[in-house]
This record gives sequence, structure tokens and C-alpha cells, in this order.
Amino acid sequence: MIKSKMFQWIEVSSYEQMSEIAATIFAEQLLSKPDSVLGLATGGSPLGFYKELVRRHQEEEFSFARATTFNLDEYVGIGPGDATSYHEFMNENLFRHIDLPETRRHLPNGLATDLDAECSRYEKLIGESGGIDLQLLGIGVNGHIGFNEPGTPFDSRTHVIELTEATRQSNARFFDREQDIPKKALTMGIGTIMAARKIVLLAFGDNKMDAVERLENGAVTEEFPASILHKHPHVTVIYGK
Ligand SMILES: N[C@@H]1[C@@H](O)[C@H](O)[C@@H](COP(=O)(O)O)O[C@@H]1O
Repeated sequence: MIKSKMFQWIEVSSYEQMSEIAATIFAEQLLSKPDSVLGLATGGSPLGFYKELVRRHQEEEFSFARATTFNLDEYVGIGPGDATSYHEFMNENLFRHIDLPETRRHLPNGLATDLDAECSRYEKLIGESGGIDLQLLGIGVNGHIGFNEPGTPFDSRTHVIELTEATRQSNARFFDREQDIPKKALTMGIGTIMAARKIVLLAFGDNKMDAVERLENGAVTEEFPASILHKHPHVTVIYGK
């Protein structure tokens, strides 16, 4: 496959620098289009980014009042009110600090009784909102984006996924007990992510450098989900260790 020339690589020397650059990209997006649809991510990688975004918002650089957000994923079986849910992560690190109306903050509902119907509802809602203008991503050490594990079809849409043991273990730090780590999640599909107009991927730390190297130089293959980004017209990777 021919790789895209639209990949921009920004190497940083600190986590703070990565967070600041990412916050600037999102600030510029909101300033140029206040009703932007933003795709958001959870995990350790974007924590500093959210902190910086909140700081700048509080200094009245920009507003979220007309924006809409969609998160990449949520665990099955936990939801709002559970400290380990992505709902709670977003409340804690972003939503409770900004002026984004509650009705326009979206995450998949991991407590839905019919999970497949929930996936269709979520996918439809993204479409009805006009599609994602700017999507934030982290990357798993196995190349997963959102919770799309290796082998997930490139054309997948929002779906239920069984988490690999490697992903469960790398997310174990967020849970008190082994048995509390969910086995399944709802995630935007790779096709959903690829439909975003612009993408920013954050990768920081020694443990992410193999994945970054493979992303930069490896083949485009479903065995390494992030590799599909080479087919996207507008990706910025901000990385460092
Ligand atoms: N579902 C999330 C991903 O969206 C995230 O990118 C990845 C990396 O997380 P971290 O940034 O904590 O390394 O972990 C989880 O599996």
C-alpha cells in the first residue's frame, strides 16, 4: 500500500510539551469553528492535554459552549458514577471544568442492555452531528486505537470488543482488583475513526517507542491497527520519551 504524505510527525522533549502542542491544535480548532465536533480519548496520554485545555479555557481563550464531543470508547458493565469508567474520567478531567452543555457530551453506554443497538445508536449520532472534525487518539503498545485490538477490520464501525489480556493488564493500574478489569468494551470502529477530518495521536514514554517506530516504518496491516492512519489525509503524531 502507498503511504500517505499527509502524516506530520512532531517530536517533543517532554510530556508537557506534547500536551501544550495538542492543546494548541484543539484551541485553534475551536477558535476557527466554535461548533466543532471533537473526538476525545482517555488514558494516561491525554491527561496533561486536558489539564492544559482546561487552563486555557478558564483564561477565556476559547469556549466549548457550541461544541459537541464523542469519546472513543467505554468499558462494558461500568458507567457514570463508577470511578473507573471513562464517563467518570471525562467528568473529572474535562467536563466538570468547561462550559460544554451536558446534552452534547457523548460516550458509548457500557450499561446498555442491548449493546449492539447501543453501537448503532452511537454511530448514527456521530453521523447526525455532521461527523468528527478533530479526533484525539492515544496508542496501545500493540498498536490499538480506541479499543480496536489487532485483527479488527479496517472498515469496522462502533462495535463491542473483547479486550486482549495485554490491554487488560496495561489498564490494570486503574483498577483495585484484577477481577474488576472489564473483559469487554464498546469502541468506535477503525472506519469511524478514519472518517474524522483531522486526527492527532499522542504517544509519550519509553514503552510507546516501539509502537511509534512500527507506526512510522511498518506495513499497513490489520495486525497493527494504527497503521491505517497512513491512509488518512490529515494526521499529526506528537511523540517523545
Ligand atoms: N482505550 C484506551 C485507548 O484509547 C488508549 O489510547 C490506550 C493507551 O492508553 P495510555 O494513554 O494510558 O497509554 O489505552 C486504552 O486502551
